[in-house]
Amino acid sequence: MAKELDGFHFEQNHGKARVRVARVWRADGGGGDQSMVEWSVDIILFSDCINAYVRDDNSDIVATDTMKNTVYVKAKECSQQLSAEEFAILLAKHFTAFYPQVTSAVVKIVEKPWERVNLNGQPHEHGFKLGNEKHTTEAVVKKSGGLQLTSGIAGLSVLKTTQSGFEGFVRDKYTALPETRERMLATEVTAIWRYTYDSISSVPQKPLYFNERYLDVKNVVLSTFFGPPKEGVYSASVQSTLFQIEKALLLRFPDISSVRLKMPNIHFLPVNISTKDNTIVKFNDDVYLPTDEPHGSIEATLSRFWARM
Ligand SMILES: O=c1[nH]c(=O)c2[nH]c(=O)[nH]c2[nH]1
Repeated sequence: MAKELDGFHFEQNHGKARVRVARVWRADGGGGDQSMVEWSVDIILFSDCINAYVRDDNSDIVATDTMKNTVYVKAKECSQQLSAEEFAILLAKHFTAFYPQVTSAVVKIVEKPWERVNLNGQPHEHGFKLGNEKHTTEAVVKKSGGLQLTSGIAGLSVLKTTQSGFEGFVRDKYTALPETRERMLATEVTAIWRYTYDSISSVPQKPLYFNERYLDVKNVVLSTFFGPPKEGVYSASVQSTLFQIEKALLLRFPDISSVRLKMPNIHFLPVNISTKDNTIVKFNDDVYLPTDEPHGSIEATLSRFWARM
């Protein structure tokens, strides 16, 4: 929240970060399928509480400890399983509706990737194991009911052993990289997409709608990155593959208005070892040195004309 203060411009907000909560939903009577989520919740409130900064008067402050408690109260009240997006909206709406001085609230959630275990092809009723990539979301809610909603995937590590190359780039006296049509391609995808829903009342009411969307988006990312199982699809650069993913997402999902992708180029370097007299290992698209750093950093946002991330 911004204000003129003693001839200066002042902006402030406060909140609670990394409130961890797990919620279990048990079928009636406790038998049968049980489901669970584990969330790390960040809350930021924009509220009129200037007096706390300038007059040692805390009477307008919603304590961050109260924000933390609210996460547990609201989790308790959710008797049906819901998506991280729905919980973020519900919490943010609560803070703006319940406190007169709160004008807007931001709630971010990172969901831990607990997945139901399959044993001998059978889904376990109450057994979960930790997967890899994470479902993230951020809801910004105004007192008026105005909404900005984004969701994301973090840490989706993917690699293909062929169907990737990099040619025709700038060559100058600093350039050593050979051109190639055969290399490994590895990245850790971070995707953030914005939904078109601009008010709380316009959000789809279908249960777990956003979980379904998350899985659909992940599917489009994977199928565009890899191509069909047998022949795959050639990637001329990380940039080209990144753009194809973003375009596929906007063409497929009308309720997504923009997509940001980060796709670091995680290099697998050809191994060649030789002495001045003989060759010990000669690279033949077979032995690579995996690396974490340095890595290429490639990032882009694609938006519909009327929407900006
Ligand atoms: O797909 C790539 N994009 C680049 O911008 C780049 N730069 C580089 O050295 N290798 C690659 N690969």
